[in-house]
Amino acid sequence: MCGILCSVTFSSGEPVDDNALNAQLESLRKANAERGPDSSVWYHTRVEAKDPMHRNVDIACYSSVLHLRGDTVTRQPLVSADGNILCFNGEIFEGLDINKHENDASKLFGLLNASGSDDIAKVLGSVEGCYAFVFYHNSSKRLFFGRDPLGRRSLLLHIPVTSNDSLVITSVGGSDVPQMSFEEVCTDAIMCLDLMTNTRSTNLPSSAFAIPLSEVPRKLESRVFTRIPKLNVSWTETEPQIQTIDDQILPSHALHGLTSQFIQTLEESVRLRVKDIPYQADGNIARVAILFSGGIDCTVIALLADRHVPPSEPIDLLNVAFENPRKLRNQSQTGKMKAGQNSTTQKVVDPYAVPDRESGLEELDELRTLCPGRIWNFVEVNVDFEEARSAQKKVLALMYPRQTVMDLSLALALYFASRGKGRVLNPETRQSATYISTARVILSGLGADELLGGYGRHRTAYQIGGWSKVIDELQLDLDRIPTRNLGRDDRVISSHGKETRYPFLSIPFVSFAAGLPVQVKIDPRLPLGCGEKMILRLAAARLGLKSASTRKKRAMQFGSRSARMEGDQKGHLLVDAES
Ligand SMILES: Nc1ncnc2c1ncn2[C@@H]1O[C@H](COP(=O)(O)OP(=O)(O)OP(=O)(O)O)[C@@H](O)[C@H]1O
Ligand SMILES: NC(=O)CC[C@H](N)C(=O)O
Repeated sequence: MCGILCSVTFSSGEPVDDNALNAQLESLRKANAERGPDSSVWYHTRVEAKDPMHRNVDIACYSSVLHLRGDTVTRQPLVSADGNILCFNGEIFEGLDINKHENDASKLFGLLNASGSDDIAKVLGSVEGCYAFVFYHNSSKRLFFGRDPLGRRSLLLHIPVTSNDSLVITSVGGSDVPQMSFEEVCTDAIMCLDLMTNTRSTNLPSSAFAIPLSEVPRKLESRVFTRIPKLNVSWTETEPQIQTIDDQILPSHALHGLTSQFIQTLEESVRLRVKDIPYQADGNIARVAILFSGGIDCTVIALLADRHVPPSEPIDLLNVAFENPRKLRNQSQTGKMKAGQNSTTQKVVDPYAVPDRESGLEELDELRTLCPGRIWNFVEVNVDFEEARSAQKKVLALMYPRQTVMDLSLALALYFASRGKGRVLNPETRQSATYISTARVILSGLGADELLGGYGRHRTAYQIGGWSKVIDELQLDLDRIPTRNLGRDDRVISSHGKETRYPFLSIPFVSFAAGLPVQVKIDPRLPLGCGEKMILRLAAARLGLKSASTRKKRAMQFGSRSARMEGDQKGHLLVDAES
């Protein structure tokens, strides 16, 4: 994943001591450099003031690049002959014709350069993908920045508080920038900083300090990729449409067609996310990895990825497990009680035999049976307590400005899983060896629970207020996808120079899922492991994933045991307040 760093400084022309700013920018630069190992470049430009009473504006743009599109690395920032600048982090999957030799950022830059400054939002609305960007339009002296409508890439903003301060836009913040306070850039609109009309007077007192920042609405006309769709709110009181018999999940007749459409739409999303990834020096290493808990969401993604990754290429399945002293203590106490208080014989407990390890291995078997020609590298990422503890400071800095106990347990799991360091057992020799996944593209099953009603609270909503309450809860989930986890997860995972892609979170799949009647997604009258994410379960069963199709949900922090490693901390509290 690429890193973006841009500072906008309103200078009076007088020499100022900017050592403090430079030190903070350097710290941000380093954090952003980790995201893009293939190139990293600064570009500086000055917007001259209209008259001596006004300030010049200095723009400094830095990009690091993780090369994922085209034959060779496309270095950024991209700068055009007429002075436009683009820093682009992410991928365009639809809306622009990009062949495997071409680079998406260059193509987008071409379109933006050919557009007037009033059309920037329209151009961005015509492409679908995960992205964050900064674009300086020289002739209008306007600096645009923003994120895709679902917020799949991180972008943070520091708004200056004094007239000597700079506006800073960055993919990732950090702990060494105490004077800057960051917030996530909103996804509802494109942000615009107008440097021409608002280049501020040199003699403004700092109390009159105002930033010429505005929101440009996303253009809606005839564009499909601009907004998250609204939910289908219709329902009819009918009999449940599926049932389980002998652990088999069976649809009513009406669901056959929808299940096929579901598979087709999701498969297309997976296909677009695994195609055209550049090969690395050693041709036969995995280009694609999957964050793999063995839950239904990521297992379906793994099976669909198998259809579109060349058969001779391995796929890495990254499965993280934490040594959790609190759980281990509880387990050994229960063991003692069972064996009798005085017993001295105790069973040796494998600290990494966590729920997600067990389900991961079961689903590995299922994948190996269904796709026998594929090498599936099941990477056991085992994190001992000390290692988790010593990574905390780094992970806290990456996830900032998110800072709750729950953020930390999720971020730790993602940090270690995506690093991809672990052991792989060779199924033939039964020997296990150290393994480091070098796949740059990581698929995740995130999004299925929000779109298809996978959480326990969806059932609770039904108990409280019937179908209409379930719909309200699903609408809430849909609305907050951009603000909930994705920015944080991007900052954490990208620090390893890798990029996460979310097949459930393509705008076409989100639109498809939003348009489905609620009872196709969830039926709280049915038992657990059947009534949630129903259409996904039917799809899994249709694809042959029998055990995945009836597997119950387990949240990542509990499945991997990254939560509550010491005390019984409450997830919503701030990490500092707890320790
Ligand atoms: N222990 C883990 N190791 C690696 N990746 C994980 C782990 N737990 C979760 N993930 C990743 O995070 C995604 C979201 O987790 P989530 O629990 O919602 O999905 P799931 O485990 O696939 O299915 P389910 O929601 O039914 O448990 C997963 O699809 C997977 O990509
Ligand atoms: N990692 C990124 O954000 C990549 C940017 C762009 N898609 C490229 O491959 O050059």
